[in-house]
Amino acid sequence: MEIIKLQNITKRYDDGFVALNDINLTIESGKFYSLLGPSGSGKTTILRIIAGFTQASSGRIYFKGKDMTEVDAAKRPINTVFQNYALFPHLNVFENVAFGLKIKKKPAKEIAPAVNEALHLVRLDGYAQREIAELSGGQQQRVAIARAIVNQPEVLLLDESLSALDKRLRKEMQFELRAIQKKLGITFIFVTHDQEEALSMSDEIFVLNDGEIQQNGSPVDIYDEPVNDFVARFIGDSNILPGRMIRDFEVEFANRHFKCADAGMRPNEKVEVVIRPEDLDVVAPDQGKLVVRAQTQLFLGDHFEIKAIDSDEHEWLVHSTNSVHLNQPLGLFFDPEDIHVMRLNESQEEFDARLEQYEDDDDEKQ
Ligand SMILES: Nc1ncnc2c1ncn2[C@@H]1O[C@H](COP(=O)(O)OP(=O)(O)OP(=O)(O)O)[C@@H](O)[C@H]1O
Repeated sequence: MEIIKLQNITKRYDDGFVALNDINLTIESGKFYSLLGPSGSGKTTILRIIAGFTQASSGRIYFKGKDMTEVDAAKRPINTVFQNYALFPHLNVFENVAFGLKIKKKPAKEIAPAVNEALHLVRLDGYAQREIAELSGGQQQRVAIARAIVNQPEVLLLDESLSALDKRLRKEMQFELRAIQKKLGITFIFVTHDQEEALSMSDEIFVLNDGEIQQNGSPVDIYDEPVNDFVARFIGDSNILPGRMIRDFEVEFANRHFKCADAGMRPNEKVEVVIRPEDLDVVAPDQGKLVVRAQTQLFLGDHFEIKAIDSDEHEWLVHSTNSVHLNQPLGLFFDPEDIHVMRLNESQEEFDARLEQYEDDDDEKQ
């Protein structure tokens, strides 16, 4: 069921800077969403507009079909967990979590069980009387989450809320957040610039760059079928090569023809081809679809990262569980499904077509 809808949202700040350009997105209830993009891409601005802390310059925002563009932040059925947690240092854990309910003038006999239940959910039973300064970063993070969920919001917004934690704690909290979301069944919208985090936690991801949504879909869709260079590069390491679609299910790159799983493009259409490093298998040179020579290899704990070049000096990134001999020929093998074909954007294609025409004309003149 649709719960939030942003329609043609544009945000121009006072200095004229356009932070969001015509954003359209739909959020369904009960799912875990991530807004993923580099610093400055507009993630926080979207979150603040949903929360009601920032007004859009144009466009509308709907909650369950009702226009809430002009509704005050406090009246929206939404809570936010900020990056710095914004806990009250002079109040203990219990008082921090109870704060929202006290403001709403709930009776004390309702507040205590609600707070205890929220603390139980974030595994902080027994911490109610602790001072905030006596808690670790991860525990403070949990208090911030308890303080938000105690209000029973229909939507919880989380702004880079794990970024202050060390790697191990962060992984643990990722797992817990996902578990809490599943248990409560409320909608989470999570802002992060960390690809791995978004891929491992989300039902659906919106990838942002320069104030525009580049792609949205499930983690698998986005990882396997990036729609453009930006997404392919931003989501994990990739080999990206210029290519040409020969016909349906056949593509040319690295001066050879390969079977692929893509269709529906024009014959000879220029494309870009993406192959993920972990989809390349290292085999004997005579068994490979390509032959390369490894230049460097780095052991990264669970795999080797190998940089190799082909006969055109094109660099290939390969992840392999086995080490290889440097400067010796190696075969690379991949399946047709491992080749992901991306269309070039129109302007690039038109430019290339014009360039080709120009070169043809030039050839004819000579
Ligand atoms: N009040 C403001 N006035 C002018 N520009 C602003 C204002 N707030 C944000 N911006 C600009 O809008 C752009 C988007 O900012 P936003 O905070 O939404 O990005 P973000 O993707 O959340 O980045 P980060 O990951 O660094 O927090 C940035 O270029 C930022 O400098």
